[in-house]
Amino acid sequence: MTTDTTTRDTAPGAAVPGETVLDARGVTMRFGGLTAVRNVDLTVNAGEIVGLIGPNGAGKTTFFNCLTGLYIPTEGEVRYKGAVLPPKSFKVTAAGIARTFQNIRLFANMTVLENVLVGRHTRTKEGLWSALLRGPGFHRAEAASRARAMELLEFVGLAGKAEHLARNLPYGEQRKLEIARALASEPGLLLLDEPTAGMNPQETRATEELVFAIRDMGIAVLVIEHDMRFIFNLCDRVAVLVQGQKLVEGDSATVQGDERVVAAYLGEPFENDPGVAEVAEVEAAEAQADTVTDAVPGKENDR
Ligand SMILES: Nc1ncnc2c1ncn2[C@@H]1O[C@H](COP(=O)(O)OP(=O)(O)OP(=O)(O)O)[C@@H](O)[C@H]1O
Repeated sequence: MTTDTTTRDTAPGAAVPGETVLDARGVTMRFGGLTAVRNVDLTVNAGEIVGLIGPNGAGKTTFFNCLTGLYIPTEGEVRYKGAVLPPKSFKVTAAGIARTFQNIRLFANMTVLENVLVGRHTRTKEGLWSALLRGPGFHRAEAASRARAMELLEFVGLAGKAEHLARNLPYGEQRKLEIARALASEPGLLLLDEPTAGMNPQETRATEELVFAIRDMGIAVLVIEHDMRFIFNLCDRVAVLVQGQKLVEGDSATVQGDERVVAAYLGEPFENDPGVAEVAEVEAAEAQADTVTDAVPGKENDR
């Protein structure tokens, strides 16, 4: 089965050419004493595929979570098409940002088609009464939803498996199904968290084609990935996160040629190490905690 990513119409949620789709400013996310993301700015424009890379633990997924309402950033602001995002993930999806997850999150015991239909719930206008009464409006909406879901399954190459249980799909196809489900919410921006994790080279190549086809439908894409070949083939721009901070941003050639990026991936020290400030902050917090503990009789052995 091949992915039908040839000619595509513009997606319903497509952005206007030239429009800034995502504008994240000064995003910081702290978990107690740990600053996982520090003052990160990132924009994604209509028609762009932007990559977000960085070593393990750099803060990439945390940043995604801040963009999708899963986390409320400690500081900073995220705008989608000019409007500040609501602090709830379902509202963010309704606004036009869809995502996939690092670990596949399908409904394993539902069919492939049902999984995509679930992804359409933010676009279904029929209310509770209409659903309960199952009037003509409900049936029309349901038929339209199924037709769109089948179109999306065809787009990712899974139409022939619409009635299969999701759990019976091979791994690569489960990832495709996640993408189809995300597209079902008719986004203007799609966030992909490690879409090729666990894939063989052929599946990775097919995913590359799929992402280009999604971009060609007018949906901007922001992608986290550890496969550098995939990222540098695919992306118009790449941002590098190291220890929560954006180290470099530019086109593939600029990023690949940057010594600090090479050093960060090889684990060598580099100039203006973004971890220095954090280490100092943590040491200061620990010193303060020691002072407080030492001042409280009987607390010496609690640590
Ligand atoms: N909910 C949380 N509570 C506390 N710490 C967290 C939480 N989520 C992430 N972290 C920490 O924040 C840092 C960044 O983690 P994150 O998962 O965002 O990195 P990543 O770049 O996506 O890593 P990977 O490439 O391994 O997926 C890590 O030190 C992680 O342990």
